[in-house]
Amino acid sequence: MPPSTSDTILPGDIDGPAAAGGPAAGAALDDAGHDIIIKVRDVTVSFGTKTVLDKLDLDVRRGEILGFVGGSGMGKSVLLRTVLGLNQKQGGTIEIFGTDYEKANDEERLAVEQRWGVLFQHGALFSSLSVLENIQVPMREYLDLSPGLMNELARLKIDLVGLAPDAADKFPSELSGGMIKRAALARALALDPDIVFLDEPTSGLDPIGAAEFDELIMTLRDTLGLTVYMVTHDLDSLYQACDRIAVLGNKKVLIEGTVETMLASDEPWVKSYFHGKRARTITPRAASAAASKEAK
Ligand SMILES: Nc1ncnc2c1ncn2[C@@H]1O[C@H](COP(=O)(O)OP(=O)(O)OP(=O)(O)O)[C@@H](O)[C@H]1O
Repeated sequence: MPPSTSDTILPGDIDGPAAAGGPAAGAALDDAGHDIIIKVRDVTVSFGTKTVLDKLDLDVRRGEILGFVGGSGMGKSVLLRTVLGLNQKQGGTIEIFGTDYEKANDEERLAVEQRWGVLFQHGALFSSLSVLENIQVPMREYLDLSPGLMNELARLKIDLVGLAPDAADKFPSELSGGMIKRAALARALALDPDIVFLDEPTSGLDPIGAAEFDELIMTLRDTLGLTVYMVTHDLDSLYQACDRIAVLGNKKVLIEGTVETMLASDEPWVKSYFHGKRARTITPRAASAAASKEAK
C-alpha cells in the first residue's frame, strides 16, 4: 500500500511489520518460544566438487543481533548469499518469514525481498549516484512513490543513520569510510525491513568509527525492533553488540550462543579465537561491554 500523501511523513508511515512493531508474519516459534524469522535446515552448497556447506542448520530469532563468525574461507559469505537466493544450494531448505524463497512465486519473492535489507562488504554504493539517489534505488524498484515523497523518506533515513542533512547530495567519492557504511545502511533500511544482513560492517573503520557503528546498530534494534544478521571478524562487535554468536567451521554451525558460551567452549577454533592472543588484546571497550552485559 502506498503511504499517505500528507506533506509530512514519519518513520512507520509505510506499512511494514518492523515499523508496526507487530508479530513478524510467517515466522515460527521454536521450542523455547523464540520467534524464528530465518530457519536454515540441512543446507548443502558445493562449487563443482568442493562442498563449502554440508547439512548446515541455523535459526535467526526476531529482534536479535546475531554475529556470524568463522575462519577465512569457511563459507560465511556463501551462506549469506545462499540465504539471499544469490547462490544455488544442492540440498536443504531455507525459510524466511515462513516462505521458502527458492520455491516461492514472483509475488511471494517480492514480498520477502521488501522485508530484508542488505549491506554488502565495502558499502557497494553506486558511485554515479548521490547518497539520496542511492537510498532511493530500492524505493524505485519496489514502491510506487512520488519524487517528493521519496526525497522526504530518503532524508528520514539519512537522519536515522546519523548522517548530516548535507550528506544527501554528496557522492560516494566525497564520503569517509564511516559515512559510506552509514549511507549503505540507510539504503538497506529504505523499505523499513524486518531484518538487515551486514557483511563485515566495521571492517576498514577505525576503533571509534566501529564502536559508533555498533552503537547505531544496537539503537536500531532497540527502537525499530530490527533483526540483524552480521558477518564479522570484529571481536569488539561480538562483545559489544551481538546477542548471540554462531560459529561456522567444518562446513556447519559448530556452536551458537552468547559470548559466555563461546568463552566456555572447548572447541579448538572457538577457544583460539576467543582466548587467543588477539582476544587477550581486545580493547577496553569490549571488556567493559562484556562486564556490563554480565551485570544485567
Ligand atoms: N562462486 C564461487 N565459485 C567457486 N567457489 C566459490 C564461490 N564462492 C565462494 N567460493 C568458495 O567458497 C569458500 C568460502 O568462501 P566465502 O567467501 O564464503 O568465505 P568466508 O568465510 O566469507 O571468508 P572471509 O572471512 O575470508 O570473507 C571459498 O573457498 C571460496 O573460494
